[in-house]
Amino acid sequence: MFTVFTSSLALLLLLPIIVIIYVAHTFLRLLIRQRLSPLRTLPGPPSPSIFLGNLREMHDQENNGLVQRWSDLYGSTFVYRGFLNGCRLMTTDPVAASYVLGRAYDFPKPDFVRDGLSSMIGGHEGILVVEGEDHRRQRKVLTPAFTAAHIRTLSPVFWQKAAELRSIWLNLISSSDSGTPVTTPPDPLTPTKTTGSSPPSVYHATGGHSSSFLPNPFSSFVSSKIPPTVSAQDGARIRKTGGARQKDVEKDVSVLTSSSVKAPGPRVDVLAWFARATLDVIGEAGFGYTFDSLSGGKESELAHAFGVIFSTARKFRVITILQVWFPVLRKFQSQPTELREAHATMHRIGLELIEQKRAEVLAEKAAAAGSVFVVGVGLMRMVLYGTVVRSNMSEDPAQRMSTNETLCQISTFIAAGHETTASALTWSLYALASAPAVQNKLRASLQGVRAPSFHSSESHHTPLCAVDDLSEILTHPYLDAVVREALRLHAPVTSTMRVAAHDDVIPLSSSSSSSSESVAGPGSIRVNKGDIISIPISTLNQSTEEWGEDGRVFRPERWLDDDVGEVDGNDEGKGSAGGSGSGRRGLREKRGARVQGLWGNMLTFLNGNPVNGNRACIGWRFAVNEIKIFLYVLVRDIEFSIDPALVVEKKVKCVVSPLPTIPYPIFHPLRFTDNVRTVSSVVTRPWIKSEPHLGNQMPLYIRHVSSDSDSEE
Ligand code: HEM
Repeated sequence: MFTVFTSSLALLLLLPIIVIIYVAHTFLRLLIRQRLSPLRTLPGPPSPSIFLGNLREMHDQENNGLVQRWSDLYGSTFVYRGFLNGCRLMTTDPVAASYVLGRAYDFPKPDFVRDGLSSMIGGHEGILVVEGEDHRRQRKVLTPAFTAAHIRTLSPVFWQKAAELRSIWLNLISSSDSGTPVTTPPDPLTPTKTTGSSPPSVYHATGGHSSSFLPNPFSSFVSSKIPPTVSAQDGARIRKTGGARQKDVEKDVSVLTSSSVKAPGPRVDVLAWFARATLDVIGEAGFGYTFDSLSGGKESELAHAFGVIFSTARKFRVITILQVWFPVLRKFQSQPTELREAHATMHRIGLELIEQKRAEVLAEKAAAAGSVFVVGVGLMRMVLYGTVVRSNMSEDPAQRMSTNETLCQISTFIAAGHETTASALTWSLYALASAPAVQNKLRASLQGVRAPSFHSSESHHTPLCAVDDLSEILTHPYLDAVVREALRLHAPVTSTMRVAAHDDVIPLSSSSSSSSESVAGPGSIRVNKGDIISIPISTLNQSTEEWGEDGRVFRPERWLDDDVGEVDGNDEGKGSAGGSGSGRRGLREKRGARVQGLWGNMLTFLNGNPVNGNRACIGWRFAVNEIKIFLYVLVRDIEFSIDPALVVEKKVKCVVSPLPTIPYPIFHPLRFTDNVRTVSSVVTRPWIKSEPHLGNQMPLYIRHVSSDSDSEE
């Protein structure tokens, strides 16, 4: 008894000493690292805080052009400061970026980034999170589900959901024309608990305060607490009664009042609608699961669980920063009960899906001894799901994924596959609404494309169309140019981060303006194991050095300028980096040539190298085809315009090319409507500076323009 007491006492006395030694050791390690870091001699911005370095100011970087300014001041490769002023490398040098991204296993994702992603996905075993050999195996297993041929078979699902959204919007237009109050179905992605009359959180809308240093890929759902459709009058009323915070904002953004301008049609939050549509698409196309979130008809348990997960934003807490250096603290991270329940629901439904598919695969095997797939749209569209479950059943260790891995892939693909495309579609419409001449030109040329023919299907409300009928849309040159340009200028994932797995020397382009001589000789940067490297995708995508003076201007024609190559709507995959630099050859030589991207010399989908680790977006064909079909279906019949009340009156300095050949007004897309702001935590979403209480949104006016498509369906 006495011995137990004394040993417990000894432990109690020892514990604080152990903690002090652990903390002191970590701090010492950090200080020594900094002292020895080869990065410390690189130029970079001054650090405003000893504890947080530049991290806090970086949280509004999308809106304040911080990285661009730093790059102008300190060259394309510089350091900024993290925790306790630790050096972090930032590079907009295309050669350095290609080197780091092309060696994914030498430059993995930092642990704290992986932790953030896995807490959203509900596990550490999905392809977005795993590293090394596990990643190589998973990527090999999953790649066949993303071939051009397989993705093409999904086109009817994209069409079906796009047509459903088009009908909803046309109904809204006719209801608004006839003066009928517009009603919207409840948003199944917004957890019921957080809806209701309480004012929505403005957490994400406050830009600089939405400071989660861990990625939160799903936070767009946090603030979609109001119905996605608000009338112009409502908008004006909300603006007038938005409370103290709102008034403060209005002081520095002078907006026109809506009442002084006749609205061309109803105002819809396209972001909220696209979030629903793309969730439905990935459910149906990936897993044969019906979320029904567009129609809002059936309450989907899984959609609700995702809503809870998405809405559990990881706010900035000191502990988040500390966890990077004191990994032991991660063990003490508690999850809210609601989040735990949501993960449990995801887990249970995932298991049910696996069991169901297993039974189908076994039945299939029995029926068609060895045949890969029973032909038919129903099963073909579940090729991803089939691939995942088949791998779970495989005897071959190189092909096998455990049940936990399988579950993680399901949530990974649902998450990665819809937030990104919802953001891309939203920004595409915003770009088109901001450039009416481009929108008209696109519409006119799409109206010339033969619409697909349809056949009815017992299992779907909307008739299905034949896959081949959609080929013309997927290879349409101007649509292709618009999508490329929108994805270049408004990359949904604006930056990425890597950590050096060992000491290395990163090459720089010959024209690099960084004074790296003191580090590893001219044209290269030395990094130590553990050094963090940030790659600002958007800054590279918009670089005037890479794209010319009008690099920040939405000008789809740039993709047609040197029209010497074929339009590669579907069959990329050639070249280095798993399809690098596909696109128009002449253009590639002229602009953006040094950036090795997976698609069209931009880093929107990143790049990778199958030998040294390919972490480029596996779903890029899925995304591009989905975006093209949605734009075709929507833009042909609906005109999109920006609420003039959102257009800023503030004069902004635009750096634009005085090219006389551009037939539409040039604008600076990030500053043109200073009132339209972005917030990014992995995926970038818009919010309106004068309407912070409405959270993430992209309000656009919609108007029906006649075409022959009504009669075709
Ligand atoms: C416009 C839409 C999309 C964009 C801009 C996009 C962008 C990206 C980017 C930048 C990455 C790399 C992240 C990093 O390593 O830091 C990535 C990875 C990934 N994406 Fe996408 N994505 C899109 C759509 C999709 C779709 C539709 C799917 C699935 C159906 C998907 C599935 C994935 C997966 C699984 C990964 C991880 C790949 C790996 O680590 O091997 N993405 N995506």
